Amino acid sequence: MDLEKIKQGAKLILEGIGEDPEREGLMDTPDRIARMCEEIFGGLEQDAAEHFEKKFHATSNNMVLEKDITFYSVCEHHLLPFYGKAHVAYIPGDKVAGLSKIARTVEVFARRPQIQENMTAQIADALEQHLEPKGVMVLLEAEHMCMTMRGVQKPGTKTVTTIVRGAFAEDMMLQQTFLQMVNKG
Ligand SMILES: Nc1nc2c(ncn2[C@@H]2O[C@H](COP(=O)(O)OP(=O)(O)OP(=O)(O)O)[C@@H](O)[C@H]2O)c(=O)[nH]1
Ligand SMILES: [Zn+2]
Repeated sequence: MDLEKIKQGAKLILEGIGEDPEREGLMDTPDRIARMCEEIFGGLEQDAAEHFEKKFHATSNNMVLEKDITFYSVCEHHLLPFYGKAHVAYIPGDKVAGLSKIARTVEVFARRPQIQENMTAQIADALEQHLEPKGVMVLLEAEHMCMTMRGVQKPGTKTVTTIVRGAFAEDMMLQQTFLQMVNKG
């Protein structure tokens, strides 16, 4: 990441809004913003593959569900946060991943400029590619700050996105079970 460029950009925005970037309270802000970008856009420098190097042999083919994974992302249209919960399920093939790796995969795709639909699909793609499961289902529910603190100004509105792949696409009962397990059915 080019931290110098981020600092210059942050300073320009402050000047653009008519602020004095040299005043005491703002003096260190471009530097803070650069360090913050390293954190909130850190997923750009990660590949989900690195979280699937270690896998375990599956002893059952029952659904594995990680639910209520809190995530914070940034909408690519306004660079304002959207945040909420991810629920990720898969039906194992031969292998299962360490449980934390599902949440780490969510982080890889949350920590970049995003739209919620693409983030949902990218999580499903990564699981399909690296775990070769029999099926994957991902549901994200999030509140978008660009719809609350500006624009249409509708606080409390939740955007829900889903992706179903493999067995979940073929079997409505499986989808229903997933939805019941995440209390959406
Ligand atoms: N599909 C989708 N849209 C998003 C997401 N995050 C923000 N948006 C929307 O992106 C759209 C951008 O619309 P534009 O008309 O180009 O921008 P705008 O004039 O700032 O839009 P308003 O928010 O309606 O004021 C808005 O409708 C946002 O609500 C997302 O994750 N997925
Ligand atoms: Zn937005």
